[in-house]
Amino acid sequence: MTIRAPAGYAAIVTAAGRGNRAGGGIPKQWRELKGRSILARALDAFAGFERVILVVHPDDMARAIVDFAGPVTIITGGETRAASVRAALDTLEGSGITHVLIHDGARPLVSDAVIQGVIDALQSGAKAAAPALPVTDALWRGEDGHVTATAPRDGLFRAQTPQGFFFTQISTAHRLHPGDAADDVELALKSGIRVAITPGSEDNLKITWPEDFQRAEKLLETRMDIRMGNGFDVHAFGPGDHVWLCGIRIPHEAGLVGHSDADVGMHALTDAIYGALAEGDIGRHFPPSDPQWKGADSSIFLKHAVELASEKGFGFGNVDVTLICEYPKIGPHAAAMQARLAEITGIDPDRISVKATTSERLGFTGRGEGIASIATVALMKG
Ligand SMILES: Nc1ccn([C@@H]2O[C@H](COP(=O)(O)OP(=O)(O)OP(=O)(O)O)[C@@H](O)[C@H]2O)c(=O)n1
Ligand SMILES: C[C@](O)(CO)[C@H](O)COP(=O)(O)O
Repeated sequence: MTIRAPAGYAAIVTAAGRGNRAGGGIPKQWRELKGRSILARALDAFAGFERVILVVHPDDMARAIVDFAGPVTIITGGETRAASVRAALDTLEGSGITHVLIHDGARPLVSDAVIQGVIDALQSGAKAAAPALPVTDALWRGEDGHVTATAPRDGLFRAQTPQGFFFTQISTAHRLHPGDAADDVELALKSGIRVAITPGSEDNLKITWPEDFQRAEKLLETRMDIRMGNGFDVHAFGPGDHVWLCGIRIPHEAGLVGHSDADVGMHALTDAIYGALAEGDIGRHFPPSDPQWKGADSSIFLKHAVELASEKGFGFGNVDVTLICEYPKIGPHAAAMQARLAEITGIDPDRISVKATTSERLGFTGRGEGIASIATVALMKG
């Protein structure tokens, strides 16, 4: 579930670093964990915020616009993390934003609970709040590969993000202390702002070193969100000389009757996706009473359902569509239908199945009165 932040809350996601310690060619935030970029995963967590400012390196601007234009404001950052945050705060100046949560784009596994903890602390009167974990290991000083001293760990915490502030206070703190800082809490403290510590999480790791990618992927495996949906649709035969099935025009002795192009396969698939998302059905999104959908190409409906799934952070495991009719024969067209559905949805063809069955001449499909279709989809997030 995505957090719905209170009105007046903005999120800043910093992604203008070069990821030198992580190595590996492209900067770490653009690399993928199980098919979704680290940065996209970090941004997903803040989809329920009124404003989201994404700070990227000038060299990454084109890539950012392709991946994220629309829901987020994309700006270029500075030489240091603090300079990047400052640029984002400047962008929000005069926008009416009252609170801001500042998050590392390199922390892709931040949970709703961690974010909610920061929001709750601010809503309950804290001037600033940030997640952290108490240090549990013993601390040493070392030199030349040897321990030179021990250090007390009492009262020590490992800082995480998002770090939350009143907008005007953190903005002023950044202006008064223009140098670099490890994080925004450091600048808040310099300005005398009291910062509440909220619960952090071991999963909220910052991808820093090469081995962190594998660690994050392992964690993702344990938090996969899988949704199933089914869809069923029927259209009766009527006058005409062709039918549309899964986006393919098939010559036939009759047409299918419907408000749109009556593509019964695509309708079942679209409803399966809405079902998996608990988003009702086609009728809710495209009311049959609305004349603009008369004769409409059903790919409009399918594309909408796919976009909705993507907005909610879901990818497709697989889709399976079954057409039930005596005629027309589907077998000769099944491969074209699979290819067309892949083209419309952007799903790999090997994750799309289109098959058919007769009903052994029983019932309305058996009597040749119409065509029915059943579809199943599996959506995955994680
Ligand atoms: N000039 C900078 C430097 C860092 N960051 C962002 O701040 C976060 C935390 O920084 P860090 O993990 O240190 O990232 P890098 O600076 O990219 O890493 P490295 O020091 O290994 O190059 C990252 O999301 C990073 O992209 C930023 O927006 N602008
Ligand atoms: C902001 C931060 O992630 C909090 O833990 C951290 O300070 C960034 O540190 P780095 O030195 O840039 O890796």
